[in-house]
Amino acid sequence: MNITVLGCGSLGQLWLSALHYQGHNVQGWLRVPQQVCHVDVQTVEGEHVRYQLPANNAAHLGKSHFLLVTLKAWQVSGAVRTLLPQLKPDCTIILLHNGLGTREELPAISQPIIQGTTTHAAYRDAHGRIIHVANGTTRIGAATANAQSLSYLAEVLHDALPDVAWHNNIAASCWIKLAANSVLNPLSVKYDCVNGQVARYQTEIEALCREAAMVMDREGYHTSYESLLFFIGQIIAATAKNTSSMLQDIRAQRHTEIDYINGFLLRRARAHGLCLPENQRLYEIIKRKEDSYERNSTGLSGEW
Ligand SMILES: NC(=O)C1=CN([C@@H]2O[C@H](COP(=O)(O)OP(=O)(O)OC[C@H]3O[C@@H](n4cnc5c(N)ncnc54)[C@H](OP(=O)(O)O)[C@@H]3O)[C@@H](O)[C@H]2O)C=CC1
Ligand SMILES: CC(C)(CO)C(=O)C(=O)O
Repeated sequence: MNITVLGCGSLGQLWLSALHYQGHNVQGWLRVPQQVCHVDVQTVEGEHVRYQLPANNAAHLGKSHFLLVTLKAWQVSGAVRTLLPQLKPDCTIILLHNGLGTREELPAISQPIIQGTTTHAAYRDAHGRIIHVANGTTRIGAATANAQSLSYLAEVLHDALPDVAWHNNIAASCWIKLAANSVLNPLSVKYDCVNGQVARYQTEIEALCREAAMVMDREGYHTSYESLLFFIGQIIAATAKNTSSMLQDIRAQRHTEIDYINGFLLRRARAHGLCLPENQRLYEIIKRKEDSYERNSTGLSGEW
């Protein structure tokens, strides 16, 4: 298949390398246009994979069957909007990021949209190499009605970078992941700790789970507070040694995804006339930290 991967960072390079290895005609799309995209990945098994793949080729983009978007949530709508006029009317857009709210920022379009989450873990090391730390599961599903017939894409992706599962109700899965991120990520920043140590702050975890369950219920994704608490306990245990992506962003003085995690939860709560005091407090803590370094810099990479 002809594929363009928009955003060639940690996740983007995992997918570029896996899809290229699988024999697809794949290119990367970089913020600063270059004809070549360097892929440099250390696999989970410790193997070192390097490719030079084409990049930012408009003809390739125009014939792409799908656009895999592996950007940070706040980079998505600006970058996708710019490329929309060059996409085939039926080019599927696959959004793979933490948080929610990006789809609502896109205009009404003919292209089918698929949304997903992943539990793969990867980061860029000091030499610029992408270290694939742990395999995981990517869950995708239709975000627009015209994407409901595209479940075969889960197989295409699974053959390249397993596991990939198609979900008929992907919105519910994305909400559960959002709830987990809304608890774990900001608490790890507040206490400047790895995920496992967040378990010490049980009272705050419980209050945040109650707030998330309340909003989910109003949104029509019913989950009990107890099951959310149990699920988040499992994630804390499974990722105990990880530094959350939000804490990594704060330490590196990068813009965080807070507006698409707790910020999104707060916006949906407001629409239902609900107050989320714990989320509000954490949101403000993270925004203050972000502001402290963004005020002193030219700002952000990308299009924010
Ligand atoms: N890494 C992981 O293990 C996991 C990540 N996720 C989620 O996946 C998403 C992607 O994460 P990750 O891969 O780590 O993020 P990265 O920051 O590593 O990758 C994003 C890439 O997109 C580039 N970029 C920014 N703006 C544009 C643009 N306008 N056009 C083209 N490229 C652009 C960035 O370049 P530059 O830096 O030059 O701006 C960067 O290389 C996030 O939502 C994250 O939370 C989810 C689970 C696991
Ligand atoms: C699940 C968790 C918290 C793993 O670190 C994550 O998704 C993140 O760091 O953004």
